[in-house]
Amino acid sequence: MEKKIAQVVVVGSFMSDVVTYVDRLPNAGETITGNQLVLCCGGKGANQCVSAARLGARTSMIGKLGKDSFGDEHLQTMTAEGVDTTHITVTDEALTGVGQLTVLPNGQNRVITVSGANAYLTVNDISTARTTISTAKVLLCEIQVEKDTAIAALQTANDLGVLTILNAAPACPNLDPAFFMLSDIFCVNETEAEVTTGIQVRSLDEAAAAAKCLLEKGCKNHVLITLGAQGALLLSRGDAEKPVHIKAPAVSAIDTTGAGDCFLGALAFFLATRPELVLHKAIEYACIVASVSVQRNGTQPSFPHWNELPNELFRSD
Ligand SMILES: Nc1ncnc2c1ncn2[C@@H]1O[C@H](COP(=O)(O)OP(=O)(O)OP(=O)(O)O)[C@@H](O)[C@H]1O
Repeated sequence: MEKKIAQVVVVGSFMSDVVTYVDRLPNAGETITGNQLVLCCGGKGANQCVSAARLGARTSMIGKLGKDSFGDEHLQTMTAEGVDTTHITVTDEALTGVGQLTVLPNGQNRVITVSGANAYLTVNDISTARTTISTAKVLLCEIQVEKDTAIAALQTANDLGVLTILNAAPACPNLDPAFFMLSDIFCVNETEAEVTTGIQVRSLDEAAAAAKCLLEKGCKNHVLITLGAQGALLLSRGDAEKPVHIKAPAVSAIDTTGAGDCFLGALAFFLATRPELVLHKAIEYACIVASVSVQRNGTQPSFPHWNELPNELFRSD
């Protein structure tokens, strides 16, 4: 099978996850000894980019790193994944973004994130990458970077006629209306849908109600709500009464961390490389890719490569 070539541009975050496994949390002023330390590359943008790249997309990342060993590691990882790193730049102003996780034996965790260098990705960085964006089929963006930067990225893609996917995550209650208007596909998970709309999302009917609310808030074309093991729900403008439920393959999940990022990178890949696919088919294929990731441990390490997936996902009839 020939590796597919496409162009997906991802605008988003780099985070280095520092994960400490402990028996219990320390009290104020107390020092305890942890059991294990794990360091890994993450960040929604970086994860989504790796997901698309592993499927064979010619992928370019626009992001900001600090001048530190975490930043070096991200750059090496992106290069090893075949991602175009031209628009990954480095700032003196802050260290690479970090997610500090403390995990208890029952799996419960406490997380502190520091945006760090991600906050220094500017509108100017988007202007510099305009030519690269102009060659892309899909621009994928999330909001772990500054609001103005994300809006500039979406606006640039709109001006250039590039399809936009916004992953409106992390959850944000008062989203700038520009995010709705500039995204061709507005994608959130159940929690983010709840926070963005104020509608509880515990069932397909509630997801459909939240999707309808998002269309009413001004979403340009499509609202997509991912539903974990249940797959995803799509509601498209002009078809507002008919939500489409796309089921996820039934699998034995062992670690769902990063499933959403794997799904989004895959969706960008299919939309960029298989223009003949109708949207709900591209979503079905992205669900298949994400279902592979949940059967493996870790975030980026769990994302499948194109040659680990069924041939039909890559065939262009
Ligand atoms: N248990 C599961 N079995 C099969 N597929 C799954 C499972 N969990 C997630 N998926 C797939 O991954 C997609 C994204 O999952 P989910 O809705 O949990 O995203 P998320 O909450 O953003 O994920 P995370 O925050 O853990 O990265 C789903 O639409 C589905 O296709």
